[in-house]
Amino acid sequence: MNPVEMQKVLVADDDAINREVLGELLMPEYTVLLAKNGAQTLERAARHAPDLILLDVMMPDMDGYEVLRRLRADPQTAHIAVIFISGLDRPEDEANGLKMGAADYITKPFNATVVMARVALHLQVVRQRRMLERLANVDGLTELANRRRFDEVYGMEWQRARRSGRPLSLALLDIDAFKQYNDRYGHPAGDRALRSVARTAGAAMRRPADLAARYGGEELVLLLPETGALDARELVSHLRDAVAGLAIAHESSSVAPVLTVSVGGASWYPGSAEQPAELVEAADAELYRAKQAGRNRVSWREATGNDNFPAWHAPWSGAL
Ligand SMILES: Nc1nc2c(ncn2[C@@H]2O[C@H](COP(=O)(O)OP(=O)(O)OP(=O)(O)O)[C@@H](O)[C@H]2O)c(=O)[nH]1
Repeated sequence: MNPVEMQKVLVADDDAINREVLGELLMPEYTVLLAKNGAQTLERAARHAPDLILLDVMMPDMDGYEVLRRLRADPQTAHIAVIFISGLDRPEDEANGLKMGAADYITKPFNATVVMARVALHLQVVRQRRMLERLANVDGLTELANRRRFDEVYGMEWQRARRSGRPLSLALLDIDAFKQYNDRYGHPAGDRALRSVARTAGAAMRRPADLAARYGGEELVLLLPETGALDARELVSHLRDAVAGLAIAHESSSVAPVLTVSVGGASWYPGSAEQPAELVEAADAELYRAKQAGRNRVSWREATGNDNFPAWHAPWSGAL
């Protein structure tokens, strides 16, 4: 397996010999990280996001139970699978470890084959969980986030903008004359074109929190947290350019000889709208305006500081 695809296992044990034995055992199949105490375990878990932690229960500075509790309390590390490795071999110790949320409990002295088998089993569970999460959040055709994921992220970003007082921009992007494209080139070619547009939209996202998602049909939505109207409009205008630059021939379009998109966007400042739906409605109204004005253009609406919604600035429309 390619090393970049290897799953990561963090071995946390205060005993150097145990670390070495476990490390060597796992090394051929996994990327192995080592930690010699509780503080190091927490730091490496947060920094490297391992898939699994083999966690010694008895460590002098912070025992394994406390490490697990702190891992679970931090959203960044809360989902990492943990297997306790412990010299405490009474059934109640094992039951206690599992009750705390460990995936498994292995007693010392451990048997190498059993350790490997259990590690493999739990890493398979981790892979399956990731696949399910992906299926639930990703649109199969475009491989962008799906509508469900967008709704979830939008709700969170709306709240975050409300708390932080930072602006939030949202744009709806719709392929022009796509019905004619399907009619002229066939539905499979339409799917390929939609995937190319989606890939271009995904690549245009610059910050980790920016999100491009499939809103429905041939419509995409772009969510740009902490981005004001000026920057959002510029990003989206470049994206419109980039789609035209794909030079996907569209002989049946009255807009251009190539596939183009229209985009409607709106920027929200805390206090300018009451409900998340209002921003989507404003972007949708701008998309309609861009279509009416001839397509292949961006139309934007900007709400001012503390105005009562819907006191938007005069719309800007342009086919840059
Ligand atoms: N190939 C393909 N076509 C799709 C998909 N989703 C929606 N469509 C098509 O997109 C077309 C959208 O058509 P309309 O809403 O009439 O708009 P349009 O032809 O793009 O025209 P304007 O938006 O007004 O420029 C329909 O023909 C849908 O069948 C998809 O996943 N794949």
